[in-house]
Amino acid sequence: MMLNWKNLDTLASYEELKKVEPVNVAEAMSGENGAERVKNYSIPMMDGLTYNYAAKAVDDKVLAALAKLAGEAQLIEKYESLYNGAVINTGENRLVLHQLTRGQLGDDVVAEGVNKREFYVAQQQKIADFANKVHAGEITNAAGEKFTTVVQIGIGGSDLGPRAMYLALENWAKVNNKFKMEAKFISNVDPDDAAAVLNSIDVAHSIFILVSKSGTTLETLTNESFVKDALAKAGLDASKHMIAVTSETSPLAKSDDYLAAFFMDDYIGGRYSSTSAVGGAVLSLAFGPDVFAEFLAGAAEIDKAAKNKDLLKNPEMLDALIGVYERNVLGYPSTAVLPYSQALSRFPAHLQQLDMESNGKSVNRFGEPVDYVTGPVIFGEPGTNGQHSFYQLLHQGTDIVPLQFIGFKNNQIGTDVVIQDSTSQQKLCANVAAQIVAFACGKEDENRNKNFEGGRPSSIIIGEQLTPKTLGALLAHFENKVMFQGFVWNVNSFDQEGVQLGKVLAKRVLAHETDGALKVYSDLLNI
Ligand SMILES: O=P(O)(O)OC[C@H]1O[C@H](O)[C@H](O)[C@@H](O)[C@@H]1O
Repeated sequence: MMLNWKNLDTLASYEELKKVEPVNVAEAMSGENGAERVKNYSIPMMDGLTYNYAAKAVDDKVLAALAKLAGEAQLIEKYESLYNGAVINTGENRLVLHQLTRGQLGDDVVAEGVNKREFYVAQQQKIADFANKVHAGEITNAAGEKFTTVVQIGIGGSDLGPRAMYLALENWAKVNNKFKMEAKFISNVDPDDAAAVLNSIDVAHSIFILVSKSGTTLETLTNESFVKDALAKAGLDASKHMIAVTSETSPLAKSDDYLAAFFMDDYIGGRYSSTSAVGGAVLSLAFGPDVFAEFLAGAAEIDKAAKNKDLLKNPEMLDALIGVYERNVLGYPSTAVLPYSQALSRFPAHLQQLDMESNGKSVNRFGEPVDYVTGPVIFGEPGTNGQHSFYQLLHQGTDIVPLQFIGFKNNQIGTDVVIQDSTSQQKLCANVAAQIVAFACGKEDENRNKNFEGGRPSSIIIGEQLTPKTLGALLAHFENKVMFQGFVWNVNSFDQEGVQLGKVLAKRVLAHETDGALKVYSDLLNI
């Protein structure tokens, strides 16, 4: 099928969407109407996860218009083209294959004579074999002692996703007897980041994973040297304590400085790489290859569900289109992801890179400026902590910020306490339910300072428990949402030219080749 890579403002269905009567969320969510909406506007995802969009500013007319937009924008056909190996990343002239690391959705994809699914599975197997040998004490330090700690050295997509996934499963692993090694992460070039981690571990029993797709990222290479110095000072041979994860075309790929090297390729973007070796090495060492496999299985199920052409049976596509409606028709400039789960403490940080580095673009996939807004600002914190931080603005600010909640019926560790007739988990869940209704319905008060307008839209993904499988599902849900939104905005969601200028100027500062303001700033900062 011929794909129409057209700008959003050229689509007839977009013009129609703009004419649909907006929904009054406060009214829609009040009384029995509200109760019925919450029961009906819900889509099962997998393993007990459901996507509930009752508190979003949609009704049958809006949903019908969004479905027409999905069709005219050929979202499913474009997704199919992507997973069948088309050059979707126009900025770098590359395929986009992160879904292929967790399952095959369509045809075999062969690039440079290599079946890519087989390549990714082979890397997963190599990592599993390596991790099993480390856990069994067959791979040890030079003194023949087992490694107890794994430290990932990486930044951006080589840190944010893997770190968020590790933190999301650390306690689950501990109570399910899957906790093999503690993982730590060094990412910032700030020397205190590496120093603090090195001071907190026993380097003699630590294995370091150098993760850099390009193999050229200054922060990561600097931190590698930082760690090598520490190993040398401890009288240790760094090559016996380091492994590498990189693309086969990177300078690191050929180096023999490492115990082992595992590969990703240029078709996996950093922010989409948690299910590649970038996340696979640290998660398999920390929790075992079987846990990483479960994580992949959850993501694979969502990838499959995202193929559904029926908008109301495709939570990823629906979430994407509601986000476009909120951004381009209702005019909301940002959105917040609020996981009511302390284990997901760094998930919003990962989504900031995933979403804003993908769709924070002002030209379309052909390099032509677009005349409409694209990717929103993303932020978020776990609940209930966020309630004590920025919810004032969310409830009574001058901007409406659409919200995406995540909540689980059960915690991971299983320890709880009953205070004032409820458990902490019940209090956590009571707060997220209350917040959804408070945002949607508000509260009238003659004292304007105590008045809540309501009309603040939100969705919630509800699950039984955060497990490797439901975590994989959540990751894929947001990855596919971002992909579909990029298709609607007709931008290339898979390159990141916007991060290059800062790096170039930083290099000039370090080479003392500056003038004007940059020179004065350099002097002020004693560089
Ligand atoms: O994995 P690396 O090649 O070291 O890149 C690490 C990060 O830096 C780049 O600047 C990009 O912003 C990210 O998309 C990438 O994940």
